[in-house]
Amino acid sequence: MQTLNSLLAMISPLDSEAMARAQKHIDGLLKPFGSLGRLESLAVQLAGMPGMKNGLTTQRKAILVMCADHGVYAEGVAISPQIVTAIQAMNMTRHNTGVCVLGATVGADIHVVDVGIDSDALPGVLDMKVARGSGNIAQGPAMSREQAENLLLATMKLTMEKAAEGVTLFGVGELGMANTTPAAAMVSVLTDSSPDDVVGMGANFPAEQMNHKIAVVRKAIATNQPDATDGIDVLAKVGGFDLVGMTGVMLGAAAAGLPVVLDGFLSYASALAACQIAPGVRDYLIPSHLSAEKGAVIAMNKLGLEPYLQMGMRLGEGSGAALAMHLVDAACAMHNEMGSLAESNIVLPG
Ligand SMILES: Cc1cc2ncn([C@H]3O[C@H](COP(=O)(O)O)[C@@H](O)[C@H]3O)c2cc1C
Ligand SMILES: O=C(O)c1cccnc1
Repeated sequence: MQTLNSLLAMISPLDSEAMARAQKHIDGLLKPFGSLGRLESLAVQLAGMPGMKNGLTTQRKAILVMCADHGVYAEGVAISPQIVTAIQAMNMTRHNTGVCVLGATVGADIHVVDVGIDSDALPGVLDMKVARGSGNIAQGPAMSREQAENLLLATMKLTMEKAAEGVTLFGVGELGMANTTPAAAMVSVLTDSSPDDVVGMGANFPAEQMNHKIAVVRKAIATNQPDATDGIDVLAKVGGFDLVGMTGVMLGAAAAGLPVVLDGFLSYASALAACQIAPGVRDYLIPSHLSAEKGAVIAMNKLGLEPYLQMGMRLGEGSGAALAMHLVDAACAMHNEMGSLAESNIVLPG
């Protein structure tokens, strides 16, 4: 039987010999050494992944959008009506949302997953609903540890099934009104930072009410006392179903030996938890853009990742992952299609 631990044990380190070969190949391409900068290191990272051992490819891309509601919405920490989670999840099936439109530019399939929307099952949306919304973290845990573990396992399996069907590049996305509040709580705990430095405007929460949002995050942490050394505990106590789902996608992609492109602030919270649960996952993460949310830099620094893009974006849904997939395509094209110095009889010093 597949357990969470048995799947986590499948995450292997990158193949350093394959990476050295890729670097040598790139050094021999028709350009000055190192002149394609981080496109080169991205290609080398990809080359180290077991799922790329037969060649770098982004032939099939999938963005998994984890959708859920949050009990903490009741504390007045978001200005958008809560029903927008369900409405926007349905819009995803009509392909007119930000992530759908940007995903189409890079040929990514968008999979919309209901892991806890406060609604009946929605047509066209994959039903993995744990409950109709998580618990209010200002008053108690978001969910039980068992719920968190089961959802991590289910979303890991979903991701690995997609890999078995031929997906070679994953992206994470989320949708859930008020979810920047639990994400801020997670980032505060997992980076040992003050909520003052991490709580941000989310989807346009008014600056003059920010102290209230900060106080709710403080209360959530004080009430639940999450253990910062235990990523599952942090997810269960101050996270949410969408945030657990994104963590599961990251862990599942890594277990399948394949890259997974991060999105914005919510994905950073999930990535911090993923790295706490299985540190080896980090090698499979590809940062996309630097979210404009306040705690973004703190989270990225803790992850030790440098975003490729800085666009002032703060939409979520997987929109930033979709955009950065163009860079992964570019890195593969560079590696696979450029001519070599040797073919042109060019000898460079150094
Ligand atoms: C129409 C609409 C579409 C969205 N798509 C993503 N979000 C983003 O905003 C929400 C988080 O912000 P907060 O914590 O302030 O509620 C999440 O659903 C996130 O995905 C949206 C928000 C709205 C209003
Ligand atoms: O960084 C993000 O992706 C983000 C920020 C605010 C609200 N929704 C998403």
